[in-house]
Amino acid sequence: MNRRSAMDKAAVLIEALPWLERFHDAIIVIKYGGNAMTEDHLRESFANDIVFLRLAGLRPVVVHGGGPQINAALEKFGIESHFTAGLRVTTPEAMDVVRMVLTGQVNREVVGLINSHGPYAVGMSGEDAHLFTARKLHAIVDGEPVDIGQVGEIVKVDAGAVHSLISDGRIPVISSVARGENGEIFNVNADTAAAALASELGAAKLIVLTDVEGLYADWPNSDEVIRELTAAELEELMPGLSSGMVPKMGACLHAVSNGVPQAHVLDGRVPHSLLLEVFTDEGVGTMVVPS
Ligand SMILES: Nc1ncnc2c1ncn2[C@@H]1O[C@H](COP(=O)(O)OP(=O)(O)O)[C@@H](O)[C@H]1O
Ligand SMILES: CC(=O)N[C@@H](CCC(=O)OP(=O)(O)O)C(=O)O
Repeated sequence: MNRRSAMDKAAVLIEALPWLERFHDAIIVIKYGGNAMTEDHLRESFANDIVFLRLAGLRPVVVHGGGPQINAALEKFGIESHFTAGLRVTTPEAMDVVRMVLTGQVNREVVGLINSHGPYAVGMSGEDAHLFTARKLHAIVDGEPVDIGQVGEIVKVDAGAVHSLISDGRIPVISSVARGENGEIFNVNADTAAAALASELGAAKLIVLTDVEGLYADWPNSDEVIRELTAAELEELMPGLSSGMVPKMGACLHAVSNGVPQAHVLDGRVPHSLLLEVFTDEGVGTMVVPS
């Protein structure tokens, strides 16, 4: 290695020092979106990053989605599916598939990816140990409530089992299926679930990995990314947002309004965007902070 490239490498490492100090022991909730897990090399770099965070002394908790994977399974079973305000209209037969794919397939895959590095990840469903209790959610369209089936909003988080896993040095990997007070099963958007958990755990950050660079100011007309905004600024933008960005930015708003100091939307298609966000001075994507 020549002297110049050695200095460059050392500079990258040393830039991480203040962030390693600041986030030592901090809980970071990472929402891993289904769109960010479609390619093998990205899945591997995600697993590397999560294990890196853990070995660097942080305490990562993963909440995963699986929208595209659910779409593929529903199609295979010949079940129609559509979204209203970014949420899947969930019939009882679609709910069976959602649960099977999220908890039985995607959760297992994410756990397996991380555990290729060692016995870190333990999979859980939001149903386990009363982690998420939900109630029926109506989507709001043009100011009016619309019935979207078995979609839930989280009303209670019991993070006891998650705390136990973290204390044991494990990395909890959680699917966003929840139970109702009377044992019903609900499909909860994974961004929403991650935000509720981040608030309950007192996380230092919520990081949402998706398939865009961040929140575009004027989507789909321009790709100018909003780098930073306050909760109040985001609240003003919320009514103009569409599709998947509605629950995603709503989740960031919920997190920073409930004790999480920073929420980030990052491009999961960029390898190691997670490490760049946590350990570099500039950060990447869109950051939401309290007002
Ligand atoms: N203002 C916006 N900025 C960025 N993306 C937007 C915006 N409005 C809508 N979108 C759409 O939201 C999508 C991300 O949401 P979603 O598909 O639910 O992702 P994930 O599976 O990661 O949760 C983007 O791929 C983009 O098509
Ligand atoms: C109610 C609702 O929409 N639930 C989502 C749950 C999975 C999810 O959120 O996956 P992504 O993060 O990959 O979008 C769904 O059924 O697709």
